Amino acid sequence: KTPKPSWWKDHGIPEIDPSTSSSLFDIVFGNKSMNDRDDYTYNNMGSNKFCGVIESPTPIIFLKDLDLIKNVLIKDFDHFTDRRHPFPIADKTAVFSKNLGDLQGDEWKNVRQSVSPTFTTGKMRKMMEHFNSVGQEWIEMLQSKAKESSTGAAIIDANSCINQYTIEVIANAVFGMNTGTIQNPNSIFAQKAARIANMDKITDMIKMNLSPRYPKIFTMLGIEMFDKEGIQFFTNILRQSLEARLKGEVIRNDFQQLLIDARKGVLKGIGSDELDIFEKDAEIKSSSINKEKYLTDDIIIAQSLVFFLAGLTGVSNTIAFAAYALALQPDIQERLREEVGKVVKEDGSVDYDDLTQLTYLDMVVCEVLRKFPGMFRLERVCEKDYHDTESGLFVPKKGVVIIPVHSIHNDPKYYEYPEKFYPEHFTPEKKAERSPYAFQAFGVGPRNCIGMRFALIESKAVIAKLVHYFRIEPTEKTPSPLQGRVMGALPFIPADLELKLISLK
Ligand code: HEM
Repeated sequence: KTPKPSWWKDHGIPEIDPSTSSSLFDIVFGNKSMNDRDDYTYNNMGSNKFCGVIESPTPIIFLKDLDLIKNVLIKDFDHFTDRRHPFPIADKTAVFSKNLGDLQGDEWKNVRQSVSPTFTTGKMRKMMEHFNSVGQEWIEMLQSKAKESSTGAAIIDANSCINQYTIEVIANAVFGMNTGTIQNPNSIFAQKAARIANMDKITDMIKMNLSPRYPKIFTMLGIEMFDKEGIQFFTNILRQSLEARLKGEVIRNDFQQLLIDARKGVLKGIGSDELDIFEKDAEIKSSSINKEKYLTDDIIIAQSLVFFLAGLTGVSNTIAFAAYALALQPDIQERLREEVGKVVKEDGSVDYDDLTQLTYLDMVVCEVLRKFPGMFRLERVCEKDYHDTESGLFVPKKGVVIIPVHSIHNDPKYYEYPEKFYPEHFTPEKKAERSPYAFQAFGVGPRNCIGMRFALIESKAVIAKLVHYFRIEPTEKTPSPLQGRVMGALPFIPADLELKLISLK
């Protein structure tokens, strides 16, 4: 039952009603987005550190103050370990329902701690092999395309073209497989992956907007977010591959192998010098839990599947938005080209250490992720009644807390030109001055994005190669100024985004 509009006020908590800015109908059918509502709430709550909002049928606490956000996401994390289920998985016996994003409570904690050592810097350094070899094949395919065209330029559909790279990288990195997708964008593997990753139908929009609110209805009706047949296809491949590895028939440099090694307990955990600022604050430590017990075959397959899906959508979007932004701002592209020219080798490869030293590349990628973060809002569910005496915040057990990432990333208090694509927001000096909690593209705290290091290095490697080998330009059809689409809490590039690539080598 939906609480009445004054529910929060009646509980002594300041309340904003964002439905005056956009109706649920507008949001569900894509005329407006959750960002419009969140911005309305954020801008109308004045100096309040938090306020109450009703998102039928749930009363929600909306946080604005960065210190309070830090408390919820890190200091008092034990109250806020879970999210609502992000995507409906109607069949709770399905292997995929055991993925980290969906697991809750102690089960999540044990699996997360067991899986974390697969993402150390050392492991990411080894993954460079895939980014370099697949990246080079992709660049050569684009060069041939440009050569064959009468204008000497390749016109690409950004979504499908970048997916060719990310599908092949993630197939190598998770499944240990070459799928031939770069040469044949219509390979069976690519078709099945695209059916899962492409979420551009009106039904996807409705599912994304309504499923967090009405999970029981979705479960009752058996509605799933992802294409069931596709998920089954990849589950079967992963199971066969796991069996072969357990028999000792195959050993590969990929996540499935790392997860098997993690189960055996032979992986070194993340060293304290590798922890990022949020992890340091959270003091995440590898514990001596029984990994054998938690990393069962099904759990390994479910994590491989979620790494595969996250590797497809999140990374593709980041690379595509970067290419799009660079096409619209040739001055930024030129400066980046100059910087990457110093580290791309004759054979097109890039070293992990060189890549992580490139300051301007980092500024560009951070700015892409400020404007188009992994999720426009984060959420946590409160596991036990929570009181913050300093701010007066009270969240009851099972209460939902929202962190409005889009509004924070567009607050002029933190970013001087929020509307612009402006990498200068991320100079090392500005980064050092600003609260790190004003940038939440990968989430924050122990429940942040486990694949952050992988995603950043994969995106940087291919963006560096792209500007080294091509000048990226808009076509007549490329929308300007820079814009995206919002589905639920996720950003996507404009449908059918077209870009022109002019060979430089
Ligand atoms: C640029 C690409 C990516 C972005 C921007 C991104 C962003 C995010 C965000 C915002 C969250 C939620 C964090 C929170 O609630 O605090 C998340 C969760 C997650 N991400 Fe990513 N992600 C990306 C790529 C990846 C990749 C490549 C992988 C795996 C290889 C991955 C695996 C996951 C998993 C498993 C979770 C759930 C973690 C948990 O609940 O413990 N992501 N990601």
